[in-house]
Amino acid sequence: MRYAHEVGDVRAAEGALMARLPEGTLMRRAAAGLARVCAGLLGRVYGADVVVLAGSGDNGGDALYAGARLARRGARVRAVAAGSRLHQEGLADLRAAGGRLIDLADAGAAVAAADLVIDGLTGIGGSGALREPHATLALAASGAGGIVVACDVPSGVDASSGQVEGAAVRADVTVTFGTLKPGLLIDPGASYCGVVELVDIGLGPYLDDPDVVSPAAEDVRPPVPGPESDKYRRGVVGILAGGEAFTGAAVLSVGGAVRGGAGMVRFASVRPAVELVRQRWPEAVTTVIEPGEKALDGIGRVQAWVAGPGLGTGEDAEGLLQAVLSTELPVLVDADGLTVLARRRDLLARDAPTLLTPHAGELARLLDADRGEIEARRLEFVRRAAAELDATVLLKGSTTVIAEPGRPVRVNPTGTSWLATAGTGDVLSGLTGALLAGGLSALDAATAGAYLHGLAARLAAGGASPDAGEAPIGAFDVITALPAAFRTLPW
Ligand SMILES: NC(=O)C1=CN([C@@H]2O[C@H](COP(=O)(O)OP(=O)(O)OC[C@H]3O[C@@H](n4cnc5c(N)ncnc54)[C@H](O)[C@@H]3O)[C@@H](O)[C@H]2O)[C@@H](O)CC1
Ligand SMILES: Nc1ncnc2c1ncn2[C@@H]1O[C@H](COP(=O)(O)OP(=O)(O)O)[C@@H](O)[C@H]1O
Ligand SMILES: [K+]
Repeated sequence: MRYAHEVGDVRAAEGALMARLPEGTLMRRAAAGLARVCAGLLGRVYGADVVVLAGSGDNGGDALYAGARLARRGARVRAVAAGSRLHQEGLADLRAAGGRLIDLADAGAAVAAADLVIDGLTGIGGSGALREPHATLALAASGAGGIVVACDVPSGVDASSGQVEGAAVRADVTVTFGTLKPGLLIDPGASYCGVVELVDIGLGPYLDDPDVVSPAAEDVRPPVPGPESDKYRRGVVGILAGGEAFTGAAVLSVGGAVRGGAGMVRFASVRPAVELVRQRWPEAVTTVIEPGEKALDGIGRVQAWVAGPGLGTGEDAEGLLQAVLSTELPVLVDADGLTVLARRRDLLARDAPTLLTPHAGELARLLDADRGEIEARRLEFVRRAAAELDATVLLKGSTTVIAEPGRPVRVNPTGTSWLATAGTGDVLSGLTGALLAGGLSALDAATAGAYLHGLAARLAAGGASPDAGEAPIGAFDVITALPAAFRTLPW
């Protein structure tokens, strides 16, 4: 598990630690770590051309001290001051090491020619869109030919949320101090970071519980069948999906569940969807729902339900969704089911676990919010959704985030933008439903489902050989790659 803390927590921990250390110790530790990473990236420091972009805060101080360290190892280091003030001790150290300050007017040419640019414009103290001259410098750094290393956070990225309101530095590497910040893990901010390197400055014992966590393979624990297992004990997942109009969603959701480790998949829908599912997934046990039917009698026992993909949003769909949500079983609601919930939030008043898996558009309808704002501030909105809807919420998209009231938000580390294709969400619903039926909590099923789904997509897009390039994929390719994704887990 990787941990991230918001700015307030970082500052509190820093305050507590600084009170016990001689002044300047933390900044020296940060600068030493930053310089070490820069030296590693350069390979040969002696003679390298380094430009430091320094803002007026401590982020600029870190960058200037790091520049001084590189200058002492023979690099040609030039610094550009953004704004009227500079960290005076940092600047003095750089000058003492042979580095120098250049005019803002010369910054563009210097950045373009540099082997390495250190972005020390703003760190955790940055707020709102970058002002000038920071914004122009950030754009220059983003277009630089050399390596761009962001100090703590790429300037222009909000450290706590990942929001980017204007220009921001596109870094190859971000060297962050003490703990990760949520904005380094969540898009759009995450996409500006490049590789994130964490430098230990001794903050650990002073940090509270994390605000955000990102699971690793060993944190993903799907249920494993044992000698005593049979299909019922492994978990039966019920899938209510597909309608007269959309039958493909049902096939994809059932496929996700079959390959997700369900002991049995019970599929219920109108006749055309049932016929299609039977052809593609003979493993599934199917039940035809006649038009107008609103009860789920005679389907047999299940341990969890998936409801919604391709279901439609009319009266029949609403009645069936109500039937599922009135059980005392865990229920995952996706797609059309979420559209129905947007007008029937009362259906969420239940005691059993509910897992909602919206994309930003569906969440916008559920919260009566703006889709663009949700995509810009995923962390805030997924938390709000979990609190307001009193459910576990998995928000899909470029970064998938999962929230449950009172728990740190989980950020999925796998995935690829090749997933942005119709039907992949249906696969996720079935896969995650199988994990729920297998006994995982809603939070753990969502975590494992998103992880395996994103990994399967990467494997499908990347092909068998690590040297092969990527290719577009369809939703079925994700299903096909699920066994390979499971095999990567250290079970
Ligand atoms: N808090 C910690 O635990 C530690 C912090 N350190 C460094 O200190 C940094 C935080 O330093 P500060 O609190 O001085 O804050 P920053 O240096 O991140 O930013 C503050 C400065 O940026 C300017 N600024 C803010 N938003 C701006 C915008 N949108 N456009 C243009 N200028 C803007 C402010 O006017 C101020 O001058 C960290 O990111 C890190 O690099 C490290 O030295 C070590 C430990
Ligand atoms: N830009 C992106 N980068 C990575 N993953 C994405 C991106 N856009 C969408 N996804 C993923 O693709 C899937 C799409 O699901 P969804 O929007 O429900 O599509 P559908 O309803 O067509 O199945 C989700 O798992 C989502 O997280
Ligand atoms: K920075």
